[in-house]
Amino acid sequence: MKIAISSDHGGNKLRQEIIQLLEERGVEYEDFGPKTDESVDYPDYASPVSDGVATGQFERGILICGTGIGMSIAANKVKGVRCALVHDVFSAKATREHNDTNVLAMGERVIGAGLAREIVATWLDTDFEGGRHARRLEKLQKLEN
Ligand SMILES: O=C(CO)[C@H](O)[C@H](O)[C@H](O)COP(=O)(O)O
Repeated sequence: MKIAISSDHGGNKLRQEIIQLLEERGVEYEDFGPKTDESVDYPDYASPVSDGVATGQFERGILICGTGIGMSIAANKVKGVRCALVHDVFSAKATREHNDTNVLAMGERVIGAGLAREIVATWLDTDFEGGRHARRLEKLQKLEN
């Protein structure tokens, strides 16, 4: 699985933690920055990750800002992206099983690194359940078109 990851300045530290987790787990990834702590605009950094997932260059994406809200709004504007803003392990599992989310957003100002690592690990390890949920995804796709 190849992951695209980015943040804004509000998510820089947590992004480094999550990159460390990906490395520990041997997950292939591409880091879209930012490279400094200078203030940046989250849509600029959500864009390469969301586009990369939507075009199939990456299987999944991870986006981090202060709250995760701006990143999740931006990602969900890209056709083909199903992004969930997640701050608990239960939702991380459920959003893979039920929504087949391909992008995960989190807020560095909301949760600590330990919980964020658990969320990412759960989200990466959980499969989509299909069945009735597939029917609902088809309806989501219709909303996009
Ligand atoms: O988009 C957000 C809020 O929904 C993110 O948390 C941003 O990181 C935040 O808005 C950045 O705020 P700052 O005051 O410019 O650091």
